[in-house]
Amino acid sequence: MGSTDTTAKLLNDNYDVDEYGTNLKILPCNNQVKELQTILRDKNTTRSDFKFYADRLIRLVIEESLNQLPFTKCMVITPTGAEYKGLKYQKGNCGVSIVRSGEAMEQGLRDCCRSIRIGKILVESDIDTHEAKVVYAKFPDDISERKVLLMYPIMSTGNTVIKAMAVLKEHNVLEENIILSNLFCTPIAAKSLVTAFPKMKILTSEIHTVAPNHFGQKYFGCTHSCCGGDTKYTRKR
Ligand SMILES: O=P(O)(O)OC[C@H]1O[C@H](OP(=O)(O)OP(=O)(O)O)[C@H](O)[C@@H]1O
Repeated sequence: MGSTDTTAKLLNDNYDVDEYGTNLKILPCNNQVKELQTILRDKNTTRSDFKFYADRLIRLVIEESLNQLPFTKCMVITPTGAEYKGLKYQKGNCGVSIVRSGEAMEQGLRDCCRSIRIGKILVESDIDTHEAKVVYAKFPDDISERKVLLMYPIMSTGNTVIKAMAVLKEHNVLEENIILSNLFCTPIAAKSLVTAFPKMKILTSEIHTVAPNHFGQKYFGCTHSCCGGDTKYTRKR
């Protein structure tokens, strides 16, 4: 086994990819991706660096998520008059971010799809019971006819995303039309999600038993009241 193979094996030691079925895909891991994941997990990373490197990993995940959307064949004429057989996006996509960490992924999507519509869902967990409840949801009117890129970077138990999925289904979005775009996922969350929503596609950068739950606090620079912060995020938008 060459050094590259050894590295890949080490990088993949945290999960058995076959366990989650073919609809869960993991961003191809290379040393650059692993470095980004390492910086984001390091407690000594400054907030400025955290946001910078998070945005880089988000961009990679968004690009690969967009790759899961449908394309149609097309042909263009090059400046020399040659025909070129290529691909183009099918229209009818939108993004939905789960507030608040999911909002960190919006810019990465907009950088790729300039005027894409983006809906929002706010799910809050009860501090005592840990039960997730939906506080706010706003979507494009025709969301049931669109493919939906659901954005949330951290899946610990998976409860937040499961609740958001229920809202999308209440709005008649087909499960097979949803692509979940995620950075870090625990094995428990992965198993819960592929079991609950077998037709949904999931794209993550890593499955690992330790969820970097500091993501939202560090990216946005403010904490929840339950985590020692000063303001609980309850304002409807
Ligand atoms: O998969 P789940 O168990 O539902 O957890 C998902 C995320 O939500 C929580 O963070 P937080 O409440 O800070 O979310 P936010 O950053 O989006 O505000 C938790 O610490 C995870 O990071």
